[in-house]
Amino acid sequence: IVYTCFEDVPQSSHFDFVIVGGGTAGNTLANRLTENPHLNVLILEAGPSNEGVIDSMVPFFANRVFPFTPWDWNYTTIPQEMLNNRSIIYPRGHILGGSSSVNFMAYTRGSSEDWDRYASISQDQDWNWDSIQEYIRKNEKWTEPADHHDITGQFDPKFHTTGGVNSVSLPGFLWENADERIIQTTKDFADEFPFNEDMNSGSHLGIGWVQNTIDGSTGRRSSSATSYLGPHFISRRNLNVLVNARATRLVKTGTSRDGKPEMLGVEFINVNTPEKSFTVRAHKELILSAGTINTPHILQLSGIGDRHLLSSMKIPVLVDNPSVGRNLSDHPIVPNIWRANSNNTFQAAQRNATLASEQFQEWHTSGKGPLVDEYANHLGWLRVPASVADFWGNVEDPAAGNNTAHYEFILCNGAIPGAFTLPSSDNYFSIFTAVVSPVSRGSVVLNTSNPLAAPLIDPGFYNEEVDLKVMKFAIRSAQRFLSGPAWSEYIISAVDGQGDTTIAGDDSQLEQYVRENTATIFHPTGTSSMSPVGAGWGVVDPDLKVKGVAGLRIVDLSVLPIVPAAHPQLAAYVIGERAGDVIKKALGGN
Ligand SMILES: Cc1cc2nc3c(=O)[nH]c(=O)nc-3n(C[C@H](O)[C@H](O)[C@H](O)COP(=O)(O)OP(=O)(O)OC[C@H]3O[C@@H](n4cnc5c(N)ncnc54)[C@H](O)[C@@H]3O)c2cc1C
Repeated sequence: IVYTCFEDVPQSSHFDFVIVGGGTAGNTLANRLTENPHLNVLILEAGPSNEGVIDSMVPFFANRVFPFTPWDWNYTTIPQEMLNNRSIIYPRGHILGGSSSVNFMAYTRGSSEDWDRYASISQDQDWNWDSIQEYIRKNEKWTEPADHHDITGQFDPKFHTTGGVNSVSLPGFLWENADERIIQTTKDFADEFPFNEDMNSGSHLGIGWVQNTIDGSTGRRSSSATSYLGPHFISRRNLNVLVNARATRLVKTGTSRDGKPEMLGVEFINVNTPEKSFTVRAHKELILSAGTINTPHILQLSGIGDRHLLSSMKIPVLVDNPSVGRNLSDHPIVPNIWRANSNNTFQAAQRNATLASEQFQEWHTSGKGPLVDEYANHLGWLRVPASVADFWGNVEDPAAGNNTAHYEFILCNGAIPGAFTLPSSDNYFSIFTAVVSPVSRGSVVLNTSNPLAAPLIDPGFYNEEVDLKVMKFAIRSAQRFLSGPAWSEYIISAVDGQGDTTIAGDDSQLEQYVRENTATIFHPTGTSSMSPVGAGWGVVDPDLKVKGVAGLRIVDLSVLPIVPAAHPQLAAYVIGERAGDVIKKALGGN
């Protein structure tokens, strides 16, 4: 049942679990817990319902659902020194389904080495690549692409399953003009840009077809709201969702036998009537699933964090833990755009209202056409080769291993409509480059003790100079990719940046281009990092229980100690699935 105000929730309800945040991981966990009809769960979600939000449903409209909409938390960062002091947008889903309702839908599992590194950091082998396979299988529901094209050679079926909950498919609309050139270049430059038939096998290096969290049978986004809270599940009487409910503080409800503060209560408001606050209590556990930005923010508001910070805000300290909100890692991204010799790019419909309306009608009536996909049909996962002398200087190679990427290509048949101001006549091709094993770290800290004020968000991009170096290497690499014979009649020239900045220029012009154009690819993690039991750092134990308190777990991407070299939504689903398993085992059930 989805409620829109607390007064409608039967006040006699006894909730075993209260989950703060109906996002990617939170909804996954709620689904798994409520498989047991004796467990009653309440999700508190600050955003509205996802029902009827067209911009969230249509994959090609992903760029409209944020920023600065009712479905985004509408955050910006503090000025980034290394980005010429620019503040950049920092979107997060503010809608049922959380960021899975607003993201770009790329479905990537990353490199097995990233997961093995999590197991080694947390000293818990249940987080390694082999162990998480069962959660990947529970999550993934493979579907045929919307256009039913022959997908032989575009993925390897042995790594996929149709038995899970969350739909995944290959692109359902092909752009031959670009797709064929990309694949041809993996043959022409097989050493530097090898083809990878399935980047979700655990060995992700190379260039291949992207898989997306899109249901090929409908051409619609699959989010944690449409899947784990889909009609089949939301009808469970023990699965309760309250939207418009924003948690402002966790409430201490007692002291555990071993003397820790027991945190089973949560204070929240209805976002439409914020003057009045409510409190609800979990009888078994309270779960924080508010995401990498809001989870540490709520902890700090509740007195769990760095005591110097909390005292400066006059917040009573319950647990002094300086790790809360620190260690943020995220992927910086740069758009690199070229003029293309083609009329068959995203720009065609962007400039022709009739064509755009026909495409929407096609999506609406048949679930087919160009709107069934996000913007890339291919991704590449690449490394700075060992042959590049002295690249890392005195910094240790930050990738999780030799089979893990340093940087990524996101290859798009045009400039993403609406994202860039460009001349009205040209057509484009773009390769976004991202640093996917970054060394830099940032933070999320309270700005004021007002729970409704945004925290200070600092992704710390390029604080470690080597990340900037990787980005420049990645852009030069994209230029080499497009120097292949397949592009000779196609790519006209690079689009310059502002002022004297350009990707086609010398090193200092390129560096300025990078500083002026770096954005986030929206992948922050690590602000409530897991660490071994008893470690002197970290926020949660490997079973996701918050250190120093009782009754509270964190189940979202903030627990990953390092951002994976991947688009991380699958990691959030895995965390939700694994938490369900761990909690059920702790309860002694199945
Ligand atoms: C624009 C964008 C594009 C992205 N593209 C991709 C992509 O293509 N592929 C990919 O793999 N990943 C992508 N990501 C990243 C990925 O979607 C997220 O990392 C992942 O979904 C995070 O899951 P989570 O469960 O940690 O948090 P979320 O899914 O963000 O869930 C947190 C939930 O908690 C709610 N909440 C927060 N504070 C409160 C509060 N005080 N009270 C109540 N509720 C609260 C939020 O509204 C939200 O619903 C993208 C993210 C964004 C924002």
